[in-house]
Amino acid sequence: MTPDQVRGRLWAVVPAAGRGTRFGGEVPKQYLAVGGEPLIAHTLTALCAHPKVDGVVVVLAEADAHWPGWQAIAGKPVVTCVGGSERADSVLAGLAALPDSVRADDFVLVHDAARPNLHPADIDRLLEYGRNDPVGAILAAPLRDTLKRAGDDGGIDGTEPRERLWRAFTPQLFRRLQLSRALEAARDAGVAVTDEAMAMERQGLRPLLIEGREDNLKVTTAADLALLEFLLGSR
Ligand SMILES: Nc1ccn([C@@H]2O[C@H](COP(=O)(O)OP(=O)(O)OP(=O)(O)O)[C@@H](O)[C@H]2O)c(=O)n1
Ligand SMILES: C[C@](O)(CO)[C@H](O)COP(=O)(O)O
Repeated sequence: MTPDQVRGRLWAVVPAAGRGTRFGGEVPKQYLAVGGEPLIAHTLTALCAHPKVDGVVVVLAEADAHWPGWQAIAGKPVVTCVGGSERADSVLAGLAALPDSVRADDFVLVHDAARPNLHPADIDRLLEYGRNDPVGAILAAPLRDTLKRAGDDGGIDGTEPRERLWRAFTPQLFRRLQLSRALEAARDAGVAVTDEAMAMERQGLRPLLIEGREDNLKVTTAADLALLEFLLGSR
């Protein structure tokens, strides 16, 4: 199925081209079995099962031998493309691989493959507020712990003020062309952006923070897997 053979205007781009170096192991973390299926299957199902999502572009590593080859999930088309060395490069590739039905000023959801515990109510809230914003929005949660600055010797160098500090999650919701241009500008400036909102902020824009569930876990290290299994098992 080529991108032009599919229709719909709210698509998701799912960066899934990472190697999972912090997690370790031979199998990239997005393909580890959780609840009897690959971690990425939970992520893609969470997106594709949402009635407002029309399809997903999954961004894979070059020659990804783990990808099961899905062409549809929950009745929604799944298109793949190859990502890049950094997450931002992969997101750019995913934006370019969207079908022509997704217009330049249409919103696109960008969601980490490594965040499978995504709830529909969070997608609802992000879309409700983000699509009415001139820039876009991200799911996030306010910091609830005290922040310490670590010294080289393992001791505390100081305490950081945490008022008005939030943890950024995904999905992040931005317009296709505006996001592509912001990511390209960051790349061309040699600036490594860690999320889509950072690229937009560099353009002087102020995306909305939409408070989402604290359990929107990004699986990063092996310790996260047990928590994910608990979270998915309790849904
Ligand atoms: N070049 C990259 C790097 C990351 N990702 C994706 O971006 C998401 C968040 O990245 P992260 O959790 O850092 O995954 P990895 O890069 O695989 O982890 P690590 O940094 O430990 O290698 C993941 O779904 C990952 O697959 C990607 O598509 N392309
Ligand atoms: C995009 C992100 O999930 C927002 O918190 C995060 O920046 C990804 O970071 P990573 O180091 O690429 O996992």
